[in-house]
Amino acid sequence: MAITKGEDVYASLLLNDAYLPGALVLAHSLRDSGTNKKLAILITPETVSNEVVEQLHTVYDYIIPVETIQNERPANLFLMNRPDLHSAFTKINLWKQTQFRKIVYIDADIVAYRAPDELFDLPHAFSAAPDIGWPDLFNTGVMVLAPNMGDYYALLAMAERGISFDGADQGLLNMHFRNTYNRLSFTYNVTPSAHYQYIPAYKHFQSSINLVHFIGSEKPWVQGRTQTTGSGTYDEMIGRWWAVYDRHYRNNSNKTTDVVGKFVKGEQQQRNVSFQIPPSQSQSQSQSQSQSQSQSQSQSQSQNTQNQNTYYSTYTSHGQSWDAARSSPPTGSKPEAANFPNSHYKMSSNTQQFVPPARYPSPPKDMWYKVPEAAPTQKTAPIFPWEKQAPAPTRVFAEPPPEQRKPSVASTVTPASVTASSTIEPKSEAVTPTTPASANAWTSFTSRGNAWDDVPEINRYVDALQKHRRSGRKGSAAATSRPTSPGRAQSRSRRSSKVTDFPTEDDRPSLPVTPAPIQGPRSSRGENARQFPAAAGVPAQSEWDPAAQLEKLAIHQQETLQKLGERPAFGGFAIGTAGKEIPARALPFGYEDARSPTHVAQSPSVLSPKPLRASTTGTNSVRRILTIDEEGGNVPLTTTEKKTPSPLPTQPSIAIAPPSYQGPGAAFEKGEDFPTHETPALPTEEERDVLET
Ligand SMILES: O=c1ccn([C@@H]2O[C@H](COP(=O)(O)OP(=O)(O)O[C@H]3O[C@H](CO)[C@@H](O)[C@H](O)[C@H]3O)[C@@H](O)[C@H]2O)c(=O)[nH]1
Ligand SMILES: [Mn+2]
Repeated sequence: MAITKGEDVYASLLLNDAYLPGALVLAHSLRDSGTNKKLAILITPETVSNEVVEQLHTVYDYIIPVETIQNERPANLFLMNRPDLHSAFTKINLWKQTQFRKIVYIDADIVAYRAPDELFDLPHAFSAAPDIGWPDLFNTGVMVLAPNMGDYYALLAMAERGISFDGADQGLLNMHFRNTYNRLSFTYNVTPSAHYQYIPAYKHFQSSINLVHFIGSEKPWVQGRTQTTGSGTYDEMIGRWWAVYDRHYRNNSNKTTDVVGKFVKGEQQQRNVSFQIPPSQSQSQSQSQSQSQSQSQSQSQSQNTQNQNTYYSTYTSHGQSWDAARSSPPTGSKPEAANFPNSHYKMSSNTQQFVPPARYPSPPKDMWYKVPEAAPTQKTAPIFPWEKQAPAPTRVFAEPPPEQRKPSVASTVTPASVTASSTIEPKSEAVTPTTPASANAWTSFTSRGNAWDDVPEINRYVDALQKHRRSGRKGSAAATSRPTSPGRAQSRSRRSSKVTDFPTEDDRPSLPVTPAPIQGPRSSRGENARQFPAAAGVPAQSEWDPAAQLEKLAIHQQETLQKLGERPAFGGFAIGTAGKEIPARALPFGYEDARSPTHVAQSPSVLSPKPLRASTTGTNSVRRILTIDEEGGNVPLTTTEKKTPSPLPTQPSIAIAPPSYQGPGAAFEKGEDFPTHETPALPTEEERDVLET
């Protein structure tokens, strides 16, 4: 149907198939009311199926495809629990329909009691009735508007930015026409309510009701015929909607009623037609397609949807229309990421081999970093406030060791003074703490005393104290201390109170296992010095004869060995048996007369030194050592040894030559005397000190 320029139309909107019954009932209610105005409906071709479009054609004069305008910031929709209204911004396409002079827009969920043709005569650019939820606002279910691109672009700009307090068209339009809208009577947009004044008002004004609007998600075709709210007024209004529906679609078993019935609760059971998922947007056709194509497609879609699951909700797969926070996704919904953009790349069908270009562009020159020749002299500008207020550094670094630095008292600085006075000046001498490595440091230290060392009262007191202590401990007067500070005029008997004093040998406890120490000369001691009593069981030093003690030890060892020889020992190996004999062995050919330079033949049959036997070689080791050079007669036995009778018969000692280390060596010079009988003793401590220094 061709549009006459400057026409007036009743217009509605259909964003998906689910509102088809509403759109049809609205159109029929207007037609049935006898209006001669044209009926138009805006549809979004991507989300409205062809069979639905076909049904719209039966009532509407104009079916106008428009682009979907979605709210990309649908958060506010959740405030009114209507996420299904994500595409309500599409309504602003009404202002784009400048082919019409005036549009009386009516929502698809409205039933007309009468056709309000008088609204076309309103002089106002925009008129709307108050909203029952917030009467200062107008409800956008019924609007009288003059299309114009100015308002359209203004509304589109707001829509694109998501400016709407309810996330849908009502919030957006109320913000745009806030102060310029012409308020219509509530009778042009009566919305059922349970408000306390509602029933009396309804009773009073019901004869003048023009349009009834079923706001909210529970539409009459969604609730079903049998649904009653218990409210007389609401049921009356619902009844009006069903009256229109029944007038046109009930008891008419034809194709049209079959399609419409799919979207009306209860109607599909009655007709044994399932209530099904609306065809997906991919199946929908754009309006540019020819009518014949649309018809054939809608037929095939109709067949396809016959066996699909029962669908009953305002859910649309176009974007998110269900509240994921409150409910699970509707049955048969598309995957969540179905609307994600995807790219398809075609495999290259080029069969030609890759030929590299003759030359590639050469890399850019002068792309290297020049290391600065000199260190930057400028200090880095401070960035942070604390950098400006930073305290001067106090840390001190050691300078490289000087060639020659003599220790001097002046260079010795206490660490405290270093920290306090020093700077980072590397030439500062005070920063190098050196310790005078003087050889006589100890002497200088010991020469120092305490200030009270010379106070006689203190000395007397300390003496008395120490006397008392030592008399209690040792039973002797404390008079053994040697003066440790030479040149000091002080009592010689007084034990020094200096902490560096080491206890004298008198003060030190002697071990009872060693002979009592030999008393040193008493001449240097004080008069109070006295002889200590000998420890019990410890022999006096004078009674200790080392030779006799050694002889005693040797006898004891001999006896022990004798005992051991009588029984098997050392793991069953009998000592002193023939098992110890080493059998004679012939020397290799040609070496029969060879003799070891140190070999001493004992007997023709024994080539190895005869092992000592406890029973036969009774020679005690000490005695053997002492008599080792018996032939020379150089080692005289001590008187103690001579007195001590040997319990065993002394056998002639084995004639093994003693080691010749005492003899003349390579460095021996003729006529030089050398000690032959003295074992060189280790140097004494004093000698070692002399040697080492
Ligand atoms: O899934 C849908 C949803 C909406 N519509 C169309 O959009 C209109 C608005 O949706 P509706 O469910 O009628 O909204 P209401 O429950 O009426 O909610 C109020 O809030 C809406 C959003 O602001 C306004 O559009 C309404 O006019 C206002 O009455 C409908 O009438 C239809 O024409 C569809 O075609 N399919
Ligand atoms: Mn509505």
